[in-house]
Parts: sequence; C-alpha cells; structure tokens
Amino acid sequence: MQLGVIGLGRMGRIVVDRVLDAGHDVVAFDLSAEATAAAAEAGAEPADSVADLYERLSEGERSEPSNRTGSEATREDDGSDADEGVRIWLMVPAGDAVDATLDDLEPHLTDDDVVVDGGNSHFEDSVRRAEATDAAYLDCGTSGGPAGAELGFSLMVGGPAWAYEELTPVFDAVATGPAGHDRMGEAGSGHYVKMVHNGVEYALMQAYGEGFELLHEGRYDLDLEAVARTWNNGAVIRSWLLELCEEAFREEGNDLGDVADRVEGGSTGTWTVQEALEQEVPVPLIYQALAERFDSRRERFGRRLASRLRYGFGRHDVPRNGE
Ligand SMILES: NC(=O)C1=CN([C@@H]2O[C@H](COP(=O)(O)OP(=O)(O)OC[C@H]3O[C@@H](n4cnc5c(N)ncnc54)[C@H](O)[C@@H]3O)[C@@H](O)[C@H]2O)C=CC1
Ligand SMILES: O=C(CO)[C@H](O)[C@H](O)COP(=O)(O)O
Repeated sequence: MQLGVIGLGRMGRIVVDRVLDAGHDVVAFDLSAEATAAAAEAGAEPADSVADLYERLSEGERSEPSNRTGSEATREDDGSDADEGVRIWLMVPAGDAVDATLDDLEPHLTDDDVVVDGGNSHFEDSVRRAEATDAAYLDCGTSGGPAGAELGFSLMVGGPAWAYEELTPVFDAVATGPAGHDRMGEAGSGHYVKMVHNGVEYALMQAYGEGFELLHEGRYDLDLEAVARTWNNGAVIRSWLLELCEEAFREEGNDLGDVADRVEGGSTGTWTVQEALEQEVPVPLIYQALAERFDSRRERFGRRLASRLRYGFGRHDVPRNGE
C-alpha cells in the first residue's frame, strides 16, 4: 500500500517509520522542510506541498494494482484500478492545522480517497470534517506517545467500516499489531474514546502524584524509585505510567530535581469534563486532576481572599508577600 503522511513531528515520524518498516510506500510532507528531508532520508518520497503529495499518491495509485477486498464490495466500484483512491494520514497539531490541511486537500479529494486524522482532534470537529469532505474520513485516537516508535500505538478509529478495513494493513503497522487497533463506531467515536482515555490518563497521573507526594513528605525516608520498581513488579497498581514514575525518579532524583511545580496541557481533559457535564456523568477524579493543573499555573485569588477572611472573622495572622 502507498500512504501519504502529512505532519512529521514526534508522532507523524513514527507513523512514517513503522509503515515503511512494514514494507509499504510513504509520500511525506511537513511545513518544515527539515522534517520532510529527514523522512526522505528514512525512505519516504518527499513532497513539497499538500497538492504535490496528493499528485504523487495519485500517480502511484494509477501504477499499482488494486488490493481491495472484503467490505469495499458494499461500495460503488467499477473495478478499475485507475479509480482506486489515495490514502492519507494527518499527524498535525489538533485544531487549525487540521482544517488548513484539509482545505488544501479538498479540491483534490474524491469519494474513493481515505483521510485519517491521527491527532488529538475534538470529536465534534471530526464529525464536522467527515460531513464536509468527499473522502471517507477516519478519526483515529492515537495513544502510546514517542514510545510507540518501538512498541507501536493503540489506535481507536471512528468512521466508515469499509475505509477502516481498507486501511487495516496501515493500522496493523502503526499499532502494536492487529490487537492494537479497532473500529469504535461511526464518525467521531475514535476521537471521543481517545478524549475519555486522556481524562483517565489525567486521573491516574493525579493518583500516582498524590501517593508519591505522601511517601515523599511522610514519616519514612524512602527511595521512591525503589518503591515504584517494587510496585511495578506484581503490584495491583503496576502500569506504564508507574514505569514512567520509576524512570522519572531514576533520571531526576528522589526530589525530582529542578522539575517545576507546574503542569501544562489540559485541552483534552477539559473536553472530557465538558462532555461529562453535558451527559450528567460525575467525573470528580478527572475534574480534580484537571483543576490541579490549572491551579499549578497561577497564584490563586480565592486562596488569598480565604487568608484575609481568616483575619476578618478570627484576627488570625495574614501571611503577606515578601514576608
Ligand atoms: N506527542 C504525543 O505524545 C502525542 C500526540 N498526539 C497528537 O498527535 C498530533 C501530533 O503531535 P506531535 O507529533 O506530538 O506534534 P509535533 O509538534 O511534534 O509535530 C507536528 C508536526 O506537524 C507539522 N505541521 C504543523 N502544521 C502543519 C501543516 N499545516 N501542514 C503540514 N505539517 C504541519 C509541524 O511542522 C510538526 O512537524 C497532535 O494532534 C497531538 O495532540 C497524540 C497522542 C500522543
Ligand atoms: O494524547 C496524549 C497522550 O495520550 C498527548 O500526550 C497529549 O498531549 C496529552 O494531552 P493534554 O496535552 O491535553 O494534556
């Protein structure tokens, strides 16, 4: 199979490498000429624009015999190889970059084409984009981070079944294997599942954070890397995030060195909480983890007021800036 990949950063580059390793062909494009050149060095065919990428894929498609099998039989198909569409994987930052790329692709796309958005797009954006494009649109939640280079990713895919099946060789290559990807359902469902995945990720990080904070501040002088390693070997709470805790203590030290008390990110967790409110599903742990992130980034007016109120009702001392 031949795959176009647009967006060759931390994640897109892994898609390129794994698809090439599986014996497929890749045409690659990134706004950064360096990123495109690096993908070319790895074996991809470089494109110098979105339109050029589409043109190269179309030419490749015309010269390659069709492998289409299975559920594509439910689609209108005249059996001609020349009518086979192109397959494109977007791995650009969520939001405007996805719309900008689709705007560039749209004049070329046909209903034989398949576009995969493997980034962290909001599921409602994915539904809108699926409705707006002529191509079959697959929203693909991608989990595994840069470690996926060796292990492969976990892929949660939404969109038309025929397009998912058509892309199965690519999903097999990018994921940990056939068990590492599945079709979640209709348009939007892949990114919906990934959004909730990230909410769970926030809560798990918060739980490990609280536990290790208590161990760090508590009554024993503990080697936290040793604790994490012990837990990772057979404990109920072993996990990849806990392995990353072990790595963090090993690399940063028991006190986490100069790692600042501030947590960035937050968009996918915010979407999870917004959706939970809309569905009236209580998600206090995920909300609390998100609130902790926001809290970490600013001085809190409410806390200052609480401090001043203690003076108001009890004449308790008010700690002042500079003291
Ligand atoms: N880094 C991670 O651990 C994970 C990231 N994701 C998602 O994957 C997507 C990509 O993330 P990363 O690879 O980490 O980002 P990145 O910042 O490393 O790479 C993004 C690449 O897209 C390129 N780009 C931006 N706009 C473009 C455009 N209009 N046309 C062509 N190329 C363009 C940039 O030059 C850059 O090379 C995001 O949606 C992110 O949320 C999903 C799961 C994990
Ligand atoms: O999807 C991911 C992991 O699964 C990405 O690392 C993502 O950037 C984390 O989400 P956020 O930036 O919203 O905190």
